[in-house]
Amino acid sequence: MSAAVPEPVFNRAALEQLLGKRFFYAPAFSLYGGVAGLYDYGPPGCALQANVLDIWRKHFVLEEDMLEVDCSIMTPAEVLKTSGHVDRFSDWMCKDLKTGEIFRADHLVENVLEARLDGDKIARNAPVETKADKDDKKKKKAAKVTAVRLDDATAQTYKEILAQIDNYSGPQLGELMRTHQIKSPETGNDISEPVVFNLMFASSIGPTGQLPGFLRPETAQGQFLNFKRLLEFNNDRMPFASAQIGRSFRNEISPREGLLRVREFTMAEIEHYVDPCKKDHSRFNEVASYKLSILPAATQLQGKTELLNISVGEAVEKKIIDNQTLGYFLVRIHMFLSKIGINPDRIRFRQHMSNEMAHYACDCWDAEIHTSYGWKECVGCADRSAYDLTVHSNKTGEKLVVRERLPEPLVEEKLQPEINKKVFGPRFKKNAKAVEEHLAALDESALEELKKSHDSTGAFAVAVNGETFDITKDLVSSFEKVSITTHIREFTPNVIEPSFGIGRILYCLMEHVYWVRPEGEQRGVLSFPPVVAPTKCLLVPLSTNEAFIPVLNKVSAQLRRSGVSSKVDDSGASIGRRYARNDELGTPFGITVDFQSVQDNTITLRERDSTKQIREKIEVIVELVKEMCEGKLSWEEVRAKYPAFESQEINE
Ligand SMILES: Nc1ncnc2c1ncn2[C@@H]1O[C@H](COP(=O)(O)OP(=O)(O)OP(=O)(O)O)[C@@H](O)[C@H]1O
Repeated sequence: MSAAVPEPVFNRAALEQLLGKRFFYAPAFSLYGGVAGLYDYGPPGCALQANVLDIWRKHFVLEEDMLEVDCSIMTPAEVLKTSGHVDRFSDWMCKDLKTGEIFRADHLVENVLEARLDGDKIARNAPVETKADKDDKKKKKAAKVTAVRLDDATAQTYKEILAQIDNYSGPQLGELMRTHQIKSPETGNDISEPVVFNLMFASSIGPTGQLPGFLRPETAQGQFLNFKRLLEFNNDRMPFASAQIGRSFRNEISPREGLLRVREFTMAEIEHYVDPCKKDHSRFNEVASYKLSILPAATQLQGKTELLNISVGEAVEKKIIDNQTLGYFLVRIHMFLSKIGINPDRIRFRQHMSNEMAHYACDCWDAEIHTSYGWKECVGCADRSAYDLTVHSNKTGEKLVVRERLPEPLVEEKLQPEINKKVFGPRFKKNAKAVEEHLAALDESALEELKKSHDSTGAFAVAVNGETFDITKDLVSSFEKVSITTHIREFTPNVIEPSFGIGRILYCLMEHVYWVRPEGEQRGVLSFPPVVAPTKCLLVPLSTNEAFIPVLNKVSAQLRRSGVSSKVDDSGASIGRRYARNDELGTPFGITVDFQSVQDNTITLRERDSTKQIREKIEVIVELVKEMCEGKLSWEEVRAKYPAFESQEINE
């Protein structure tokens, strides 16, 4: 039996150093001291993002025939007032009462309780679960891990609070702080009551400053406001989806954890419009047997975090996941994340608890990815019901509905108030039309109520635009049952919204593909799948000998023609060192040009993870690299077909 190999401890500091050194990303404005939560991407970061977005477009927009839009970022305040963001897009903030240091209230409670549980484990000599968290000096500083033993009941209470930390309101968080003596971690000072803090960046549009606006906090609103045009563009066919990739802005209370919580970030969002009575999905059978690890709200409310591994078909059947469309998208999200290189075993779907749900959502599942910071939400998948279209329609008076011809006309018996127009108009003057429309829009049960009052007292009252109108028998003489035939069904669609934070996904990906080659100088490697790797191929001449230049140019040109990005490294460094540099950039393939290449038109191809090589004609190698970069062929398949070639000179 072989001895168990200890799992290498993930070294976040080393990864961050690598990402900074190779300029994947860096703090923005650092020459001026930098601003928390703002980052710039360098060349490999940009290329990686572009490749991930390209896959996103193919996986969602192309595969599902979505309608892509690119809407304005600057948004008039009125729009975001209507959508509810001005009043409710906020987090709870509290302050150290002496130093004025600011905390996000839920994060403070979470960090302090987690640190106490870690301290308890240390005191009991039990292993602390997340090694990386222990290594996180910032967190230690923020929440002081000290080895203090807790009694069992307290430890259990803390675990239960943490399992539903996202479910507390501000006053509840304040209560938790008092009950559990939560102080400012650095100073031990008292903390203020949590107050609400709106996360949007306010601005004003135009030189007068009279039109207030905000930088959008999500890309969704632009899509909703174009609903009518999009439906028409889609020839009035339902269901359909719009999609948008673009920047969003949130003035986060305390941005931390690098790219995971920033103040400006790229989102990729889908708004899938469905008939509220038909939330089935035509392609659900393709994914029904696909298994997901899920954490339902009910489990969290019991203070537990055990995952349920279940096929999406069964989860929908048991109503754990509300409907087929939501289930379908959860699977598609899982497939996308796996395709770009996220470890599928480190993805879970967590259902929101009722308090946690955004103001517009009626069911929501987050795709969370496991990182050294713990589980992090990277994709939110919410059922926004008819919320957004309804509020924008009410505000603007524009109908944002689908009109569907019924297969059979619908004949219904309906109550109808008999209005005496001759009296109605002169009595209510400018309000007459609004009152009449109000009566016409009432449903059957509301009309029944009015009829009861009319029958017994001879009058009834209605409230329209904040004013009450008494309607007496001279205005409405009676309520009669009439038969109404409808040919058209009109409804406001519901919206299922998968919403991706691209920066968070990129960071998780970089953690998942990072490892250190145990041999030699223990260099870092980023094992990006070829499809997403920033650069696909490194070209290295054996030396600076001029004889290699024509072959190099030929290979470069052929790779370019095949759409494969490549880079020549003709520095004087050893081949091994040049490859190591590119391992850090995640370049999956390396081509070496040597003296034999000059003679027989063959080159060697080295694969990054195995460091194994094959030798073949230039044309063959270029075609193989192209196919591997397109995800059509794997290195294992290539290796099975071509014998390995190990040259003395280019061994690393
Ligand atoms: N401050 C941020 N920095 C980076 N990405 C973010 C940030 N806020 C949200 N996102 C990304 O946008 C996606 C959709 O946004 P959503 O409004 O659902 O996030 P959220 O629930 O507000 O996130 P959180 O609870 O972490 O603040 C998230 O899944 C995440 O990937």
